[in-house]
Amino acid sequence: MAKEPVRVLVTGAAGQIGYALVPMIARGVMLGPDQPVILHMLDIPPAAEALNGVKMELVDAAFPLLKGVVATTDVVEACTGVNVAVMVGGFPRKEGMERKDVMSKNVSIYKSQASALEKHAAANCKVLVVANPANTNALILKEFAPSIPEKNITCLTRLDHNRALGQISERLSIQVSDVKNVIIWGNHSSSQYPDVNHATVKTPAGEKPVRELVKDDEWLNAEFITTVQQRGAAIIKARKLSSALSAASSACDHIRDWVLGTPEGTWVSMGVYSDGSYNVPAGLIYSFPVTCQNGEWKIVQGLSIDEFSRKKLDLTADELSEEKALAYSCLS
Ligand SMILES: NC(=O)c1ccc[n+]([C@@H]2O[C@H](COP(=O)([O-])OP(=O)(O)OC[C@H]3O[C@@H](n4cnc5c(N)ncnc54)[C@H](O)[C@@H]3O)[C@@H](O)[C@H]2O)c1
Ligand SMILES: O=C(O)C[C@H](O)C(=O)O
Repeated sequence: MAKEPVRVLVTGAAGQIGYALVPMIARGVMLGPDQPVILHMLDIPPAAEALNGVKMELVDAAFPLLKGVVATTDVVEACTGVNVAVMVGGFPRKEGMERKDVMSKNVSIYKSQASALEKHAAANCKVLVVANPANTNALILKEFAPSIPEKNITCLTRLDHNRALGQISERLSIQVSDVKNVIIWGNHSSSQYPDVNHATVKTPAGEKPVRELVKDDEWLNAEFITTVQQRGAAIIKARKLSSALSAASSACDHIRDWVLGTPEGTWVSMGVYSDGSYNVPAGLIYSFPVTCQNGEWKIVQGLSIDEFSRKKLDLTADELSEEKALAYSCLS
């Protein structure tokens, strides 16, 4: 029997990530090739005409899995009955800005959209915040939607995770699909810590540690880390626009693994509500290594953290605590 359609909300759907993301969802990249979807697309009134143009293109593309499209500037209509909410709406960073520079505009959006989701989304709706500052927007959404379980509110650091996989595969001239278990700790910002201490590569002789194959700790402890931390800025410099296709693709990876599960022996990075694991202060949305099963994520426990890593985990946690305070000051 055919599956019931899943309703997927994309906010900021007339923007550049939205334009890359909605066809991926309609093709089954996010929820699987046999899962029908109904897209709910929200944008603000100045973008209404462009949003309607995106709707026209979705109709024209005749996606077999796409069972309906709601294109609206009304947040209640957009949120009603949605099972998955991908929150992309907001103001992107421009060249020379840090992500926290876009804080005040974006956190107030997330405060008001929190209530709409809480009141109108389907029970157990899974929320992914993409718009920056992603961790802090997600935290504000969580705090202003107290009836949504905290396990249902996440932010995107899968793009950083995928960037780390990409850098290792380029360095070793191997397939990116043969690298796994990198970790992005902390904030989706330049303070994030891309950690390869537990990452492995599939080789004809079995799985080998990334460190053993790269044989260059100096590169792994310095240039590799800054390249991943600064990749968003490098894309902005090159394109004069922030990353879009890679962000959209990573958002699909994030939701797909959350809903359908991570492969055995593999973890991914997700920004989730900290429970104090790895001595990260509770009450922050912080990126951890997670595995997913039956639609639930779980922080991978028991990984060894050396002194070098400890400092980096703490530094990015400190930045998130500062952002949290700044967000509240913007809202007051
Ligand atoms: N977490 C990540 O990995 C990651 C990666 C790339 C970009 N981003 C962030 O994603 C966001 C979107 O980037 P983009 O390049 O698509 O930007 P964009 O400006 O092209 O699109 C944003 C869209 O959001 C809309 N919007 C603004 N306020 C809104 C509101 N209140 N409700 C609904 N829609 C609203 C705008 O009209 C616009 O169409 C930015 O904040 C960007 O920094 C995050
Ligand atoms: O860097 C940005 O502001 C855009 C985005 O968060 C990215 O990482 O590409």
